Amino acid sequence: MPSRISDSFRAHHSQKYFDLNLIKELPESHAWTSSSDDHYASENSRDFDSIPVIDLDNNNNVLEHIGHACKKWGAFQIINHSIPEKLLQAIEVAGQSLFSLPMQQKLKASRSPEGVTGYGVARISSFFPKLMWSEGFTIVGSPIEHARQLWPKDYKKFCEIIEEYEKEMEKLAGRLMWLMLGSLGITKEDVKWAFGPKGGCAALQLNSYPACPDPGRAMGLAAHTDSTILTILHQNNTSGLQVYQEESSGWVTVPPIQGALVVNVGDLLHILSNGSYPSILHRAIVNRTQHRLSVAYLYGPPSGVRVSPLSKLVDQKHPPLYKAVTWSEYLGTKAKHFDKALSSVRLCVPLSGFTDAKDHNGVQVG
Ligand SMILES: C=C1C[C@]23C[C@@]1(O)CC[C@H]2[C@@]12CCC[C@@](C)(C(=O)O1)[C@H]2[C@@H]3C(=O)O
Ligand SMILES: O=C(O)CCC(=O)C(=O)O
Ligand SMILES: [Fe+2]
Repeated sequence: MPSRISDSFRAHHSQKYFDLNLIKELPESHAWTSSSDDHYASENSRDFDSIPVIDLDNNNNVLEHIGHACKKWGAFQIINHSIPEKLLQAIEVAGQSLFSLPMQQKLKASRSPEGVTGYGVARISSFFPKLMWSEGFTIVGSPIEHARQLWPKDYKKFCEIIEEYEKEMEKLAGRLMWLMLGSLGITKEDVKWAFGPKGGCAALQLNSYPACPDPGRAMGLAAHTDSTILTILHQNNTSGLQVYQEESSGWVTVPPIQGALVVNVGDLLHILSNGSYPSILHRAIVNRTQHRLSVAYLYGPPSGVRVSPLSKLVDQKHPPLYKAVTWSEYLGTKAKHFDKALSSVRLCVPLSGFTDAKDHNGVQVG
């Protein structure tokens, strides 16, 4: 079993790189149909309703709002989160400057077949027959090695912005974790591992979605859940993120709101909450005219710490539904089983009475 997040995701097959910015007609390799993805054909975006927007400065019932958002949607947007607007703009500029480099330059910082960090296609690509209309760059800790390959003489500014962003996001992610757990009645005394010397682990994922000649048949990033406790996503002013709403079996657009950040419930919070807060299935679609950029801060527990359903949420009527796993073990499971990863760490299928834990493999518990 891998021991660090950097050991966990291995490429399944070698990859031919397309420069999506130059392609004028959608190649067959990128043309999705309903059989390319089970969720592709689901009823399309209902834009009259979307995930809640929560003001972190407004102490009035904030825990209640967060609890409701996590249960009903598995995602919400936050405003007044204390990340300076200037930093959000700076990370967008940093992402733009990376993705607008010539392809042969970006390939110098390619993610290796055994690695996690660097430039490449979505790593979940190997689970789909078609390629996605996106490119990504993954950072864990300092980006200096890859930044030097991209800009041999001029890498410092990029590194400074990334490190500042990671520092601010770590604080916000810790605060959000306690708010989300707090809404379940969990206090800091109940989660000893969170106070280790190293704090949580994290990865930063920059995603680029070039304008697409045939957006109706393309897919930016296929439907997935994140293997995190929570993810904080910044999207530029172009929409594309959609979340799957179980209740109405449809995709719901998450509209970009200037200065707001999107928070997703990940699989490890699903496990910690014993299924009370199901991880959110989401995807990114593309459009004909605008380039889209997103930055995901993927936050998990400290390395080596096993997470399992919190004992306060477990009793005779609510037995633990999931095995204890470290983040890197779970990432290894995800790399192997993808959307069946949660069910593969399920402990038992209860005889009756549990209707709230979904495993994203089409089976509702109960
Ligand atoms: C820590 C991680 C989560 C992630 C795999 C990774 O090692 C680094 C990239 C992450 C990401 C971002 C895009 C969607 C996703 C499913 C993927 O393929 O790479 C997630 C992974 C995850 O949450 O499982
Ligand atoms: O680009 C987006 O809106 C989604 C990105 C995402 O889901 C991810 O990086 O995990
Ligand atoms: Fe995601």
